[in-house]
Amino acid sequence: MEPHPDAPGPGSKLPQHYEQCFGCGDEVDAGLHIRSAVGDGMVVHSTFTVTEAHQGAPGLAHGGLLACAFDEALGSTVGNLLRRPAVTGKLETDFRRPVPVGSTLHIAAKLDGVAGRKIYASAEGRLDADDGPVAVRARGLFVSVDFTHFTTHGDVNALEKFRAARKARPEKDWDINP
Ligand SMILES: CCCCC/C=C\C/C=C\C/C=C\C/C=C\CCCC(=O)SCCNC(=O)CCNC(=O)[C@H](O)C(C)(C)COP(=O)(O)OP(=O)(O)OC[C@H]1O[C@@H](n2cnc3c(N)ncnc32)[C@H](O)[C@@H]1OP(=O)(O)O
Repeated sequence: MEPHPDAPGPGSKLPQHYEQCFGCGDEVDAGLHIRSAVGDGMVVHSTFTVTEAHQGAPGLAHGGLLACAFDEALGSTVGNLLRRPAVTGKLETDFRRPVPVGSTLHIAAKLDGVAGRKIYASAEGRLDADDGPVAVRARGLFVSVDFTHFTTHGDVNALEKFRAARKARPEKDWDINP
């Protein structure tokens, strides 16, 4: 499997995909503020720093928010390397170690395969370093959708702004044409 010919190359930092996204958006104060960059092959590296806004038990990250971090990291891998819209159909997480407030999860996500509209991806999150202990593993099944998925089910006015903002970016974007 190869990245799309127009996919950003290894080392490229990936911009937030939507400023109000809970996973990566700058406008969501208590969001996860995940940052991602393209790795080699079909890999995207992301980091998520756990703050007090992300707790489940005192001083520890909430499992659902960790799952959210992996949804974002895997979704970013699918969207940026294949350059086609897709939504999460299934997300499985293995929580192997507690993730304390103040720690940074280093997530390496990779595309595993494509079968028709189904896209398989998996990821590992390590504590505080790319070679730190594994805290979380995840696997996702994404399903390719038309952009009409978002216009039919989402907020059309917000989508129009989203489309205009992406069009204004210097890099070549997908053809987002509702
Ligand atoms: C969010 C992006 C906005 C716009 C994008 C633009 C730019 C973005 C750029 C880069 C992206 C960067 C980052 C993205 C980061 C994060 C992304 C977060 C993503 C999400 O967080 S997104 C929200 C949660 N997500 C949903 O809100 C989905 C709700 N859901 C549905 O909308 C439908 O359910 C749908 C469309 C999934 C399928 O519906 P459908 O009718 O179109 O198709 P159908 O059911 O036939 O499924 C087709 C084939 O997938 C298999 N399949 C489906 N689901 C399965 C499952 N769960 N398990 C096993 N197999 C499954 C079937 O078995 C069949 O397989 P087969 O072909 O072999 O028969």
